[in-house]
Amino acid sequence: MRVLVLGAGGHARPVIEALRATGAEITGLLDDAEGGPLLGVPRLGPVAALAAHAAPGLGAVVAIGDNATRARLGAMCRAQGLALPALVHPAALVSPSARIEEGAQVMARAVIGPLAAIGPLALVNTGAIVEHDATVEDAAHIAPGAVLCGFVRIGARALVGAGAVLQPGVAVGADARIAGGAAVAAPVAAGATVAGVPARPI
Ligand SMILES: CC(=O)SCCNC(=O)CCNC(=O)[C@H](O)C(C)(C)COP(=O)(O)OP(=O)(O)OC[C@H]1O[C@@H](n2cnc3c(N)ncnc32)[C@H](O)[C@@H]1OP(=O)(O)O
Repeated sequence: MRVLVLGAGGHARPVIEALRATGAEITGLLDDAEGGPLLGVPRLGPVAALAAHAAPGLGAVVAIGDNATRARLGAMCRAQGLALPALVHPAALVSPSARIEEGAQVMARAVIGPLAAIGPLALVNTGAIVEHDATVEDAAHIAPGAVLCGFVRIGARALVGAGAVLQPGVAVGADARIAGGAAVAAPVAAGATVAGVPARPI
């Protein structure tokens, strides 16, 4: 697989290493900030130069932690005809019955249980657990070490902070934010921010 990486910030580092672990060939990075190579990958220019670098057979990986930006750049890649391959670190454990959609990223030591669904451009970060039958919708982010128990549903672009724990079946609305370390036992409304144990709106 040959891919272009969009983004050269914090999340680009583990993405580059995960891509290398899968054996992918990285042709370069696009980022609006100027700078030199990152982890040996050359910087080819700003994101606006995407069209100039798109080529048949080339895929794109959007290595940006911010959910709305990852969704926007993913749409830009699709519009340029670039494939958005899912990235699954070889050290992740993914059930054969789980569904991983285009552009989704499952990082090292993450666990995806039976019949779970990881939506387009969603990010399941290092060591996070998405239990059986849980759903992570488009461009949501499950941060490192978070646990989604069975049948949990995370709305599009929502953020589940590092180490948060969501009880079985809890539903979280689109664009909601769950603070790191929160224990979520009740539904979270779209756009809400909750924190604490038990989690309450802040
Ligand atoms: C590889 C990686 O690093 S991936 C990174 C993944 N990112 C994360 O896990 C971070 C998740 N984000 C958070 O937890 C953030 O604190 C958020 C989204 C919940 C809130 O962020 P902001 O809107 O910027 O809120 P802010 O930091 O101003 O805090 C608002 C209030 O919530 C409190 N608060 C913030 N985080 C937490 C938390 N984890 N638990 C309890 N209270 C918290 C703050 O102390 C503050 O309280 P105050 O009003 O009494 O002073």
